[in-house]
Amino acid sequence: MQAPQSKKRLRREIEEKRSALPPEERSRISRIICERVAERLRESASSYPPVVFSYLSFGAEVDTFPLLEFCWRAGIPTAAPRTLSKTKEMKLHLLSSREDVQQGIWGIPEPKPECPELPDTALIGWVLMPGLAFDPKGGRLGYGGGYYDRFLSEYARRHGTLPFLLALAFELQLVPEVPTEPHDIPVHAVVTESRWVAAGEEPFLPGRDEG
Ligand SMILES: Nc1nc2c(c(=O)[nH]1)N(C=O)[C@@H](CNc1ccc(C(=O)N[C@@H](CCC(=O)O)C(=O)O)cc1)CN2
Ligand SMILES: Nc1ncnc2c1ncn2[C@@H]1O[C@H](COP(=O)(O)OP(=O)(O)OP(=O)(O)O)[C@@H](O)[C@H]1O
Repeated sequence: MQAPQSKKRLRREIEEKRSALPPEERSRISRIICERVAERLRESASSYPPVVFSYLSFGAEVDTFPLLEFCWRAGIPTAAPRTLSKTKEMKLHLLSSREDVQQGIWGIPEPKPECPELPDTALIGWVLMPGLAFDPKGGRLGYGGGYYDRFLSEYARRHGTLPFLLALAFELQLVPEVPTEPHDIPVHAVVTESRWVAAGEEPFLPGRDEG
């Protein structure tokens, strides 16, 4: 089967399963996942550039707000995307509280336009990635806009490396193999309610720990 066709089918299948989790269960599990990420951020804050770029969850996605709240309390800078549908780009803005969030296109929460733009993407150390399905090699299936692949290929072109790409997923979103295409950029790890799946090499950032 052609990748685009099998991607479509898998998207539908996982979206259905994810939506079938009762909302209370989704928030309970999301809090567990966010707690795990927070722990990791605490441990390795000095190893990466400071900004955490997180998606702002909508629908049945793993809820990222508990983690954002953690970052805001801990003074960790956070950025989130505004989606430019015409050019299929994401523009990043700094967020410092819930007050900075509004409802955007397709019901996806986004930073209010008056939030300062992230001045330089080199400040991003972590990207908390959304998606529908993931596999043990870091293969990722999104909604099909190519927003993250486009953003990350530009990042890599500009900075010659990638930030740490961490996907947040319910266990039911892990599948043996996600159909991929050459432009798909794999994530470095997937965190679920029950495990960390280390998929690929974490980016090596020379000198980050030595100063
Ligand atoms: N929380 C979150 N934010 C995110 C993403 C995500 O997956 N999760 N995205 C990850 O990439 C980007 C938005 N991605 C999207 C990709 C495709 C469509 C989409 O299918 N739009 C249809 C219309 C949808 C409808 O009205 O039902 C279209 O373009 O025709 C929407 C959003 C950026 N922000
Ligand atoms: N680096 C890129 N430059 C230009 N176009 C790209 C790039 N990456 C992906 N695309 C285009 O985006 C479209 C969607 O890609 P894909 O199906 O992999 O999206 P996705 O990873 O599921 O979505 P998202 O990243 O938005 O969650 C494809 O048609 C692809 O050609």
